[in-house]
Amino acid sequence: MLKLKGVTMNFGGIIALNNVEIDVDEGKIIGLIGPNGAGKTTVFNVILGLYTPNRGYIRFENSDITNKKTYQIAVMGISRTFQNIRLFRELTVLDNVRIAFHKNVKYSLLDAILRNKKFIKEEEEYLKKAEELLKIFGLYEKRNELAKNLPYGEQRKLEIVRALATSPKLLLLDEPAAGMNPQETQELKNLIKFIKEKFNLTILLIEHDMSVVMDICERIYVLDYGEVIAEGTPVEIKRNPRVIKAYLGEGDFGFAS
Ligand SMILES: Nc1ncnc2c1ncn2[C@@H]1O[C@H](COP(=O)(O)OP(=O)(O)OP(=O)(O)O)[C@@H](O)[C@H]1O
Repeated sequence: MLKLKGVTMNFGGIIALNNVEIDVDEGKIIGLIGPNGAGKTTVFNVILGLYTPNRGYIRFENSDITNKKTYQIAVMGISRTFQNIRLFRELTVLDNVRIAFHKNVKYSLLDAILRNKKFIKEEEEYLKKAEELLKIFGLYEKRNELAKNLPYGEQRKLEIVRALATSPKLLLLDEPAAGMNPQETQELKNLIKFIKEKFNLTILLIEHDMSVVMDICERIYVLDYGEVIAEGTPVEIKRNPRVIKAYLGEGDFGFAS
């Protein structure tokens, strides 16, 4: 479904990605791990068209998306969440989701100004879909609260809801468990598996919490200094000497378990 081939990305003298090759098969949850500064977020940014790689190419389904713009890539069906939560903090939970739907609007500006039938019908549809998503994520009761007042774990969930509003085929999650307590993390694991099935998603996941990666990912890519140093199942990755070495000095990444 997604293929990165020979992707190299330089920032001035820094080689953030060096000849990166990643294959994401449809319907899978794939993990992307690596020590700090390894290049994980840069992988997301080249996929999403925020950066154009210096070398290599990226294919999504049957299209070359290497030089496509971010909005074109979104329309093709790739959506993301951010490492640093990006919500409209002063808006309600519900409005945060409704706004996310507006990337898909079919009515014209004139329809909106006139508030005609087409506009009202479409807005009603978005409201219904937004409410459905909030129910799935257990956030419906909080729909009228301001986003900034949600506990951290729920703000992260709301980010995922917003990313789903565009009906993506491929969802890129950037550290979804960051800042979550163990109970929230456990819920998140179940939720990611659930939405993958429910919405027919393929998921590429950056995560530092090894329990999340090892429990829900079917395959894992390990980046170190911008290079893919290993690829395999969770069990293979846990045992891989290069991976263990790369993580030495990085503190407790749960590899002992
Ligand atoms: N826009 C940029 N300009 C210059 N250097 C950058 C830029 N983006 C990333 N880098 C550099 O590229 C390297 C990879 O960074 P990246 O953020 O992709 O790592 P990461 O694996 O996501 O790290 P972390 O786990 O800390 O989020 C780092 O050396 C970083 O400083």
